[in-house]
Amino acid sequence: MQTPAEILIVTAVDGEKEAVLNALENDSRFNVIVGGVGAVAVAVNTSRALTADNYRLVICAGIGGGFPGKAAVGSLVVATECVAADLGAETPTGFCSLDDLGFGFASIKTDSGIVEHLMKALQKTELTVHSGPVLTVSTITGTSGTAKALSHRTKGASAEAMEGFGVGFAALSHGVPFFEIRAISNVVGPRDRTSWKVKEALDNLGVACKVLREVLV
Ligand SMILES: O=C(O)c1cccc(C(=O)CC[C@H]2O[C@@H](n3cnc4c(=O)[nH]cnc43)[C@H](O)[C@@H]2O)c1
Repeated sequence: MQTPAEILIVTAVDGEKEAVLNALENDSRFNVIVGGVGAVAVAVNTSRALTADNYRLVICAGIGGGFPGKAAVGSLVVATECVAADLGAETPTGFCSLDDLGFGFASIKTDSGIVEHLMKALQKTELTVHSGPVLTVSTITGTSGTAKALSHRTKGASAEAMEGFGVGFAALSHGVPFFEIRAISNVVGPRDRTSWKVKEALDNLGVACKVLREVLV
């Protein structure tokens, strides 16, 4: 009988899942699922997977945008926290997060022990690696004004994607440690889809997943 997987990896789309699976080389400790694009889809699908089977760790993995001056295209970002950056209210004096409004929380800390351990191992690769807050947004940022507003809202914001907070919320509610890793495919700012380096980012995500296999023993 095959031993059940211990680590759940959630991607948004098939291309990301393929990159992760290729790097993992059928390592039976990992189960990789496509959770869908956006925090709601991944939260539902992560929660379903965690209800069906026991896992000791959940990882949100994919490509993402890097904030200018924080994470360049081709680098990796490991999240210290996942911030639901547009969950709240706009007011005449600025943005109010869910925490400010008293309706809950908009930030989930990742597992600091695992993140530190992984960062040390990733720093031994040829890739540039950063750790810092990764924002979860519902709308991909398309102007430098929004990029500035978001980085002002969250100190140290390093990357932006669309799923981390949803995966993290499901992991937290099931009491399972969690982190997010993003391979940077584009700059957060004025939209230019033709400039996205998706293949390079997926290759780098693969390098990171090979390291994951070695460190998560
Ligand atoms: O076009 C492709 O071949 C392709 C292959 C794999 C993935 C994609 C995606 O577009 C994935 C969507 C996914 O990407 C994240 N993402 C990437 N950059 C950003 C960004 O600047 N802001 C927000 N999200 C970003 C996001 O998590 C999406 O789910 C395409």
